[in-house]
Amino acid sequence: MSIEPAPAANLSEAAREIVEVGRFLSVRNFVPATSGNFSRRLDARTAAVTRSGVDKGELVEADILVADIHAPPPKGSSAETPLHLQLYRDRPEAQAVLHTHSVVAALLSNLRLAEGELVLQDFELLKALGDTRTHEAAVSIPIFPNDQDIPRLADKVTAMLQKRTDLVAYLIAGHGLYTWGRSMAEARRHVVALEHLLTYELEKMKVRR
Ligand SMILES: CSCCC(=O)C(=O)COP(=O)(O)O
Ligand SMILES: [Zn+2]
Repeated sequence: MSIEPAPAANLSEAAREIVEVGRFLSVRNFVPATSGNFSRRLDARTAAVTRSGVDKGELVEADILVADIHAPPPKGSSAETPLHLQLYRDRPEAQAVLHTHSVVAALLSNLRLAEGELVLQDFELLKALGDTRTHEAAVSIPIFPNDQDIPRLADKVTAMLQKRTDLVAYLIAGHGLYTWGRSMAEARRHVVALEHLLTYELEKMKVRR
């Protein structure tokens, strides 16, 4: 049975969810300094996104801006807004997008970039990802090289999303994690589960050395 998508939010609900998730992720050290950015779909055409350059654990409602998903990002919005808007265009079911910069996401994506993806398998926690129903499922997390040209990176991610309908997340090497969900709660669950799954992978690499 699949989870029903959460209905689109009004701006004040979306802002409240974004402020809350920022605090939740910040206290867990997933968005150090001013890193990370978040968004919440408002309707078929618009999404609420975080302002650029602010501490994402200290967001206030005024730090949440409205973007048209088919137009250039609003002034002052996250430098990575194109990566959020692209997900709302390519994944109509996506209601929230979260980008984090944890130690394990930056490090493991750097170490495994040459493989182009991480394949997660044989962990019970995989069942926290999307509609995954068994630890035996192979969940692929693509790894893209980091790029300061965000529209160029967004084009590469779009090509992958259009080819691979199974994805729940991707990594940018030495940078961080992008994941999304059919509600803010699902996107947050993906961040937490992936943090653990990436840590398992890093620990496995140490054991194998
Ligand atoms: C200080 S982290 C560098 C920028 C970045 O990768 C990030 O996630 C935060 O960018 P924003 O423009 O959303 O603040
Ligand atoms: Zn970033």
